[in-house]
Amino acid sequence: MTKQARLILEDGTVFIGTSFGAEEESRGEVVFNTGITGYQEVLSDPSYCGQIVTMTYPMIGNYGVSRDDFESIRPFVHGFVVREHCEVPSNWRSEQTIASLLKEYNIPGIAEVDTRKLTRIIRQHGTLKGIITTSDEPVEALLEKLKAPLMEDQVARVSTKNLFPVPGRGPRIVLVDFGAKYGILRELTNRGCDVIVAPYNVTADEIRRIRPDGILLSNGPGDPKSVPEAIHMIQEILGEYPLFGICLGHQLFALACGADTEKLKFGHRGGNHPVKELSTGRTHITSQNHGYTVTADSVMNTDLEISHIALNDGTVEGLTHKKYAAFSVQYHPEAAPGPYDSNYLFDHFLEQVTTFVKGEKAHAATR
Ligand SMILES: NC(=O)CC[C@H](N)C(=O)O
Repeated sequence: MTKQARLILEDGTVFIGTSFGAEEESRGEVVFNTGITGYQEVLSDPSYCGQIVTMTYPMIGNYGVSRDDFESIRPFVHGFVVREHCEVPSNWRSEQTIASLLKEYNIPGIAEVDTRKLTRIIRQHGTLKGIITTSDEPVEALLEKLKAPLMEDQVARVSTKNLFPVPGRGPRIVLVDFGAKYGILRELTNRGCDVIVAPYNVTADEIRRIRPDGILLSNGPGDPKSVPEAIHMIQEILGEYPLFGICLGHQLFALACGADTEKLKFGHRGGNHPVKELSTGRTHITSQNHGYTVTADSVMNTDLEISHIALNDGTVEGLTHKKYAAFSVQYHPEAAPGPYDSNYLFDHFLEQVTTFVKGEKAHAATR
């Protein structure tokens, strides 16, 4: 027996659908992702913590869920909205359905929603708060619940609590974990790096003690301005080691260098966002998931240079520091899910790291 579920938006719109996953009530910011595949990576990307995600592709779950496709230890979305969810996946790698996965983690799903209508509302009004429920509570009472502020400490919730190593014999990289996807870790370990994963509030001194050869600032959920300790740490350590920022890491790098960030109307979430690299004029198709952006005008009076822009709306997609080996991108070069066009950025970072290591050795030899 399928149970009825409702999705209520803060503007009063009510979507009636069927419940799948957990029969829980959950609030969150309602966002849409345009990926045709990659739902498992979306569900487990910690950057979605606090958000109710709707997939614009009309059938989700066809290839099931596999142990090997998670992007973190567990799903982090606060709710999942689909047109149709597949109850009988067809894939030899599949171990369970999305419904059973969501149930395991107490996350509600709602199916049979007109996701085109929902997406149009979000595109017209901008991102809205929403609530998924299987209760019969009147809409007014649910709208009242939506007035309370949403979670703001997502980064502290999803980040590791302690430092831990992922040993390798290559350059030592401190990966500051604001909610890092496994894909980033995979790209580093594939290149032989000796990775030390650090909590979001690691201090500059703690990083120095690790004697790294480079720093990678990860992706993560929420507003970059809600992580002031990280901005402070970056300001202190900037210029000492090569630095690469991805998504939230890019926004924090920008804030640390004196630029500003703002919220986009409805964000960029999907696997086919065209981005132009200004130095070559090349266009890369990128994987994206962000609601905030670096304000282009604010870059002007800083030591940063805009390196990439989004072709859909002209917003900032990449930054390079004019004096130091430090750069960042708003999109996801680790893909997972999405195209690998931008994978070369990890090689670029490692080149900077190698140059740094050589310089350090030369310096030591003269001491
Ligand atoms: N994937 C990310 O790192 C997202 C960054 C930030 N939370 C945003 O929404 O813009």
